[in-house]
Amino acid sequence: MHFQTAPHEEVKLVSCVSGAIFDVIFDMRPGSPSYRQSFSVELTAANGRQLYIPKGMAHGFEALTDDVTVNYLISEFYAPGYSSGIRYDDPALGVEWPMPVTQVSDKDLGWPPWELINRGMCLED
Ligand SMILES: Cc1cn([C@H]2C[C@H](O)[C@@H](COP(=O)(O)OP(=O)(O)O[C@H]3O[C@@H](C)C(=O)[C@@H](O)[C@H]3O)O2)c(=O)[nH]c1=O
Repeated sequence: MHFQTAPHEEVKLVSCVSGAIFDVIFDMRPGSPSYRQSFSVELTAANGRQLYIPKGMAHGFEALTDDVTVNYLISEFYAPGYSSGIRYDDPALGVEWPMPVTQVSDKDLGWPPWELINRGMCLED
């Protein structure tokens, strides 16, 4: 589950132009009514749905078919030093991935737990 930290947070508009994905966002915005909640939606080439992702969300997806192509519009330039993430199976996310997770990159297995990230981002919590 990826995000860029301040001052390089990104708005994203995501669609799946071939195949199908289970797309997930997690709200990391203190004060938001959906703070610490996840939302998921199936994006497929056939349903043509797009997900608008505001700043302050972590985002990730699971491919549900072979030969998936995901399209992003992103509001900011890539800022490698400000890339961060949360492990897909972090209990704080509460995400039930619909298919067995068979491949995750080493980078994505190495993200810290949400609670540690949260303490750094939100000192008053
Ligand atoms: C995201 C990105 C990566 N890169 C480079 C860095 C690295 O060498 C290679 C792969 O990067 P990543 O491992 O971050 O790629 P990836 O895992 O596909 O990252 C993406 O994941 C999904 C869930 C998102 O929400 C996206 O915003 C983005 O974070 O591409 C760019 O040059 N520009 C970019 O905008």
